[in-house]
Amino acid sequence: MLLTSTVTVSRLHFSFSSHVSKPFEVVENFGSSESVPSALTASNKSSLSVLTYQIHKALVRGPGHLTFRPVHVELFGVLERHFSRLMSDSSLLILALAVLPVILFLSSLLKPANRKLSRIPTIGPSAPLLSYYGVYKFLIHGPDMIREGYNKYKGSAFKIADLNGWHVIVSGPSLIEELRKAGDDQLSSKEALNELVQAQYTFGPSVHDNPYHISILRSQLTRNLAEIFPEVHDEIVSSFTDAISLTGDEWTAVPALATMMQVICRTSNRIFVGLPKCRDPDYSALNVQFTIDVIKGAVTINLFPDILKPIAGRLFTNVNASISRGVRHLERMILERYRAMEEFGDDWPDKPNDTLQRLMDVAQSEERTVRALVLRILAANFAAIHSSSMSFTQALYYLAANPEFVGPLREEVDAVISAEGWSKAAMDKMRKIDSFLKESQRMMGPGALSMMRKAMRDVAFGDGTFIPAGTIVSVAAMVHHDEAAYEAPDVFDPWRFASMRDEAGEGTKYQMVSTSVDYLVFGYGRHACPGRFFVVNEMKAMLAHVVMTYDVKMEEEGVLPPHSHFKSSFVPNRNAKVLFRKRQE
Ligand code: HEM
Repeated sequence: MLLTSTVTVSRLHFSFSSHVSKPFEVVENFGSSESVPSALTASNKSSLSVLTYQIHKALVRGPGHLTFRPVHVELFGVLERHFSRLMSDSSLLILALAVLPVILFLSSLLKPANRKLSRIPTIGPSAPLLSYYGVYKFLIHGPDMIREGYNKYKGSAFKIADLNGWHVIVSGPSLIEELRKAGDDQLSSKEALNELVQAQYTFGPSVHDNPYHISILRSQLTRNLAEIFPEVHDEIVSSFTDAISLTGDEWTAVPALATMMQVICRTSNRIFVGLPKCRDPDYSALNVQFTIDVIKGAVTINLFPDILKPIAGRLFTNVNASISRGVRHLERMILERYRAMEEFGDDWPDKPNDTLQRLMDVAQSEERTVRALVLRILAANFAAIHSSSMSFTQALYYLAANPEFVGPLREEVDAVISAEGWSKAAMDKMRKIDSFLKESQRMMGPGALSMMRKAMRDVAFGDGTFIPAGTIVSVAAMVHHDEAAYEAPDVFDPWRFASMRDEAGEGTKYQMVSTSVDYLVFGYGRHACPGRFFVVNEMKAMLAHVVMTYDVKMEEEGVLPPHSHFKSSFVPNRNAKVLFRKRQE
């Protein structure tokens, strides 16, 4: 019998056609009810069963070793949604789903690296065929599996079957330190990210081979924060005002994630390309969409074996179309700036102080073309927008579900702003605001893994853990929920880090931008997120603005909207609305 099922689970939406006779009965054999995320409602649980069965059909029974790779972890939500669309939209993908898994499965059996990993314990089934069930489990129960591995093998390594091979996960200070110290020729962050986003096909070889925009972002968004703060603040205020229209003292329901995405996109682009372009709705839409397109392209390309990836890259990416759309927005500005550079040299009155200008100042040869510069701006947006929007939305949910936290935050912001005005220095003094955001990321940060690396050659850790070349290695971020590191780790305590700062008697160790073996939201070590100084400053200004300007509460008062997860990543609720009204007290 041909069944066509359309399944909605929380924010997942999958649609497949399958030749199955009893889809709903079979699935119940696959997982215990405890493994269904507790955040899902009873009605969603039955949908989840359908979904798991369908994914099982598509990915496991295939039998498949589909390659759709992790992760700039915070992007899984985008990935999750678009994977589903791809699956339903494209007949070529259906063909790929039918044929490629077999090829990939056979080729994976021959991979010597997989045999060399046999000494590392496995979470989930490890026998050759059953490991495909492990992949399916990881898709649906990723954080649970990582928690299980962390609890059993804390301080050492375990592995999990991932879509294109074994993923080794380490934990504990000494392995994390070893991973942090390893050179890029041993464990490469760039190659792990390139594999995740298939950068040579989605962004093109220039970004893959020469990510010079990362050092520009690192320096601009670290050293200039005080200088750019007035613009950041101005854009936050005006984008909140535009996005949330209030009538009198009435409550207004606002879709939180979409609205925060608008605010973050405008604010980030105020720094990337300046006014008035950052306020152009089509330009904003392009930047939000571009990330989705890259992930969509990467997902699709990863479905193909290496040998077919160049063809898939040509068929399934529309990055060129995005660049052309970006050119329509930025070409005139870039050409005018080149004219000014020619006329005045390195400096002139009113020389823009934005990322685009910094790129133009250092770009060499073919990187100087309009298209190449547009691509770098799109790449900056790719790194910045979705991760920041998801993080801030989660913090907003914690605030709106617990309005009793607003008072102490207001008190702090009031005191600091009266003394300092709105400035970077003022943000530095807001310990409660910092602590609130940091705690919300500790509880529900981008995901259960961090510091993803690809082994460029065989690597052995000090405890004997052997990682063959080509393997992906990450750190379990489960330490965020470990009582050895945090008292009452499953309680949201907004002032946790502020108190730790007060007790430690010094200012920096427990602030949000600081990374450590116990706080991995931004990674740790020399590849730790270079945008974190900017984004923390931006989110602090946003939270301070919210508490000073509005009252907030959840539509369903006091209830934190359930998040979803996919593989190892956490995604804040995409549909929940937060109620805003003009501040009453
Ligand atoms: C709350 C928001 C953000 C979170 C949670 C986040 C998290 C991360 C994480 C976990 C990494 C990998 C670190 C590692 O492998 O050790 C990373 C890398 C990176 N992030 Fe972010 N990020 C955020 C915002 C931003 C922003 C706003 C920008 C730029 C404007 C940015 C630019 C980058 C870049 C360029 C890298 C790659 C660094 C490298 O490979 O050396 N991120 N981020």
